[in-house]
Amino acid sequence: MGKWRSGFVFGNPTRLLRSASHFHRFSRFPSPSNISPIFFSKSSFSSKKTTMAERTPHSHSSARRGQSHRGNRSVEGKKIWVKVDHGNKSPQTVNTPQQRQSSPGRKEGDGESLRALRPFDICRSGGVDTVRLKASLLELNREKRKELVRSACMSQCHNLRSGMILLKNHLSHEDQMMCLGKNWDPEAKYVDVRPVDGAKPPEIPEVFQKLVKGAIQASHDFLLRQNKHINVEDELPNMSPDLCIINFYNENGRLGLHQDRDESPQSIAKGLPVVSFSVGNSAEFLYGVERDVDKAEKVVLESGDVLIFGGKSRMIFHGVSTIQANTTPKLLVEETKLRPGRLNLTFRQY
Ligand SMILES: O=C(O)CCC(=O)C(=O)O
Ligand SMILES: [Fe+2]
Repeated sequence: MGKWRSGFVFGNPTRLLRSASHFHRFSRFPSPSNISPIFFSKSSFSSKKTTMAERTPHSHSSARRGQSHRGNRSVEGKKIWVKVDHGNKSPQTVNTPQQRQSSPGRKEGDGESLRALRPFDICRSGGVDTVRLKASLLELNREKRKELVRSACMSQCHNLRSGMILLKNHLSHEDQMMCLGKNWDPEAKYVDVRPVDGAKPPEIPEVFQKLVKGAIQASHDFLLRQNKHINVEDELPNMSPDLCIINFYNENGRLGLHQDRDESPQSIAKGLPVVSFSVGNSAEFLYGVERDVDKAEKVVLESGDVLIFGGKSRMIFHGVSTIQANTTPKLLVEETKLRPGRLNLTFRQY
């Protein structure tokens, strides 16, 4: 089986979930189970229909369980593959696993594997399953009140370990409806153009730069409140994100323990943080100094939380053990039609 895996492309500042169906998202990522890496590209910024594609799992040396870095993370269950559809292709077909096995020499990402994709959209279209999704007025009002109270309060900060800060409830409801992208290819790592179609990823929009910098600043303020003598830059260096990787987890999604080490050696050596936004369902997030699930610490990441790991925690092993069912805020579902699942955005500086 080929080694093609996903790239990610940055998007624009319009609200992600509200406008998600106007973007093309794709990948060829033998990704961790039930996770869809998502791409946005300049060429995606039309109103063409978003397509993603779904595949059944396969065994591949780079998709074994327990590998140590992204792209080599544990795999189990169903994979979701996503591709850009520029609107000029005939409807896509799905190869059965048997068909795929019958052409062993093929690389993922070539014409054949691109055809072996079928549409998937992280947001439901208007009429789909609205009975299940529709929250009562009472529930929505309750969430709106909660949101008002929440935004009036300062977000809670937790110092998980040196260089690892969790900002609970940091992103507002509005912030969680943003749009993004950026290119990463685990084979070529970070590349200027996406190999599959030559699309050049747009820059990270200002609005996201600000959110990321704001989160780092909030962490620094928090650290200083805890200890006014601390050198916050040593503890958690500042960074200017030029990459963002986006994963969509369905409710069975998970991600094996791994380290993020595809960024430049300088970026890693400086401990420039990874800033991770959670939107949608809550997730149980594991982290630890060893790749050992039994020894890992756990923290629940809810919609709106921002987790930052840099400094001494830059090479922390981390992963997602479970996605908690039915935990997306009703208001978000109502306004975005986000499917059950979790959207995770990790901003990094190459
Ligand atoms: O989903 C998460 O919270 C973590 C994602 C992650 O580790 C990654 O994309 O490298
Ligand atoms: Fe990671």
